[in-house]
Amino acid sequence: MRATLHTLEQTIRQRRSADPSASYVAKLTARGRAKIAQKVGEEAVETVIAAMADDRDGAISESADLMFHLMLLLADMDVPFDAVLDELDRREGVSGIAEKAARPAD
Ligand SMILES: N=c1c2ncn([C@@H]3O[C@H](COP(=O)(O)OP(=O)(O)OP(=O)(O)O)[C@@H](O)[C@H]3O)c2ncn1[C@@H]1O[C@H](COP(=O)(O)O)[C@@H](O)[C@H]1O
Repeated sequence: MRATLHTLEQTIRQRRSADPSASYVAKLTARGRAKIAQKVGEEAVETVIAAMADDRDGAISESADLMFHLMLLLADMDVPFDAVLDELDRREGVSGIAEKAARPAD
């Protein structure tokens, strides 16, 4: 799984400075972080809509759009995707219920 995401991350980093008329990555990057973040939100909503319609193919396609745009946003912040994967690895085996119960009270 990391290989696919690493390849995409490298492609995104290379394409950020490409000609915006020939590259979606360059075009969206040129529109700024707020626009990239907006696209992440839109793709997340479209993923939810597909899931609620029990549209399996749609959920796969929208999830790919969501992952792609999230990676674009992280690249814009110069956050390596490995940092996200490392955080997930760190959480491996830690129950979400137990983790939440161990949080300090507000
Ligand atoms: N994985 C993707 C990928 N997934 C989705 N998209 C594009 O993301 C866009 C999202 O579609 P929308 O209809 O939501 O977007 P839109 O209509 O352009 O947006 P709005 O103006 O309506 O906000 C479409 O243009 C899709 O083609 C992607 N574009 C590129 N990639 C990868 O990025 C690489 C570099 O792409 P370029 O930078 O275009 O060369 C490609 O080789 C792929 O590997």
